Amino acid sequence: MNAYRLYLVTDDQQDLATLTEVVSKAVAGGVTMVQVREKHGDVRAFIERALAVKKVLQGTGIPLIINDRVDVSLAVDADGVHLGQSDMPAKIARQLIGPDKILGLSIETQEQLAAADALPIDYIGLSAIFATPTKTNTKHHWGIDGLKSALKVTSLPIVAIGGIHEGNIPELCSTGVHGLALVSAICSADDPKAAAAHLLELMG
Ligand SMILES: Cc1ncc(COP(=O)(O)OP(=O)(O)O)c(N)n1
Ligand SMILES: Cc1nc(C(=O)O)sc1CCOP(=O)(O)O
Ligand SMILES: [Mg+2]
Repeated sequence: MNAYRLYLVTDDQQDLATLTEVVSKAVAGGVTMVQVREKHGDVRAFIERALAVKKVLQGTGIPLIINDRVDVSLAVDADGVHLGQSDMPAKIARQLIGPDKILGLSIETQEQLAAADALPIDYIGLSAIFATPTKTNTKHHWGIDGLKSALKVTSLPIVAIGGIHEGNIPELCSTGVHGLALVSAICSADDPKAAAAHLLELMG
């Protein structure tokens, strides 16, 4: 199974009850990986929310990824961590989490892309494919053509992120991209289960 296929990134604006409800419904709809992303609270709140999501995922086989924080990933014994370019260097993170955990890295430039295959990472989050109101500090928008050329440069699996919705999924999937990561298309949907199932259907 390709765990990167439909990758849910949680919405840090949602309260704990909503967060667990959304993840539970998204799992029922077929998401294949879940990242807990917290950008505002303290580390205790991050751990509490990560543990709550871990409980929802228990027994599903769906990997739990923690955004930014290796310490939180270790604290909750998550399946992996997703690092940005200003987070802990990938080499150090790998030493801390061990060889069996999943390590993802955001790639924002051609230079970073060229260097990615030499890093001890499992996948690339190609940041950002399109502009999105969910994260407004993205540096570069790769677009479909940028995604196509990135897929030729690296042998690592690429997860596309940023501005992905039902309207652009067919074009994204036609590139052969390994996975799609989304926040609002699932977290802000009236019915996250139906939304996830519909997105998977569009992915073919
Ligand atoms: C799958 C995936 N790809 C990219 C990102 C973005 O990470 P980062 O650049 O560190 O930005 P923040 O999400 O931390 O604001 C991601 N989280 N997940
Ligand atoms: C968490 C995140 N990282 C991005 C990046 O480009 O690095 S874009 C993003 C948010 C994606 O939200 P939505 O699916 O609502 O567009
Ligand atoms: Mg980050």
